[in-house]
Amino acid sequence: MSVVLTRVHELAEIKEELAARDWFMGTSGNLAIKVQDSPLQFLVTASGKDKRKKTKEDFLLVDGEGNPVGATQLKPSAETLLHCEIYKRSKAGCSLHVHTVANNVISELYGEAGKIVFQGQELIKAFDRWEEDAELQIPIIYNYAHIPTLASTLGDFVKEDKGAVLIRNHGITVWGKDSFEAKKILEACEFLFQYQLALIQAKAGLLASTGALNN
Ligand SMILES: CSCCC(=O)C(=O)COP(=O)(O)O
Ligand SMILES: [Zn+2]
Repeated sequence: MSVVLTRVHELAEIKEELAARDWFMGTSGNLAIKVQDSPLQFLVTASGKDKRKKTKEDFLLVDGEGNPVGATQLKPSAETLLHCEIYKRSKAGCSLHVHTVANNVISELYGEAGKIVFQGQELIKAFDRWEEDAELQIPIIYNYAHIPTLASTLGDFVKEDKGAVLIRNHGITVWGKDSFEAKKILEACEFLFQYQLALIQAKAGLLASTGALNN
């Protein structure tokens, strides 16, 4: 099997798993997987499609500038430049972008601070951080409508071969050395976001009930 076909199957599998989680609401989200370096070529999801649907036209091959390689009717994801930035600045082999309610709410709650910090959470180990007091910082960037600006802003935070960046009131982009690692990081981030929201809610509930008891 050709490398392209192998990667198509790999990305299709990830797409199916993320669809099962309902992480592609309203046609949102885009996925990419590297096929080769020098010259850079990667597969990316076609723009504007319902990514929950499995079709023969889900992915297309693009170059380092995000332009289609070869003739195609398909349009690369509107956010292809973000994936370009990741592959240019790291050795990542796969990058994933999804919009979820949890990642959007977290990005808004912590948007002014420009980051959310986690410590003392087991799932930080998904980032290969094994120290007991490991601190995980996830940057939160402004959601520029101008995609080249959004891409270069994200690029400033691509400092390792795996990572995650939240785009305020938009979604999360993660990357890893391969599809397994990128998905692991995405799932770990979403777990941490859901945990943080549940914790805030539980604390508010506790405060309200103790307040009621004192009155
Ligand atoms: C309706 S979602 C708005 C665009 C977006 O943020 C996204 O993730 C999907 O865009 P694409 O061009 O990759 O379909
Ligand atoms: Zn998006």
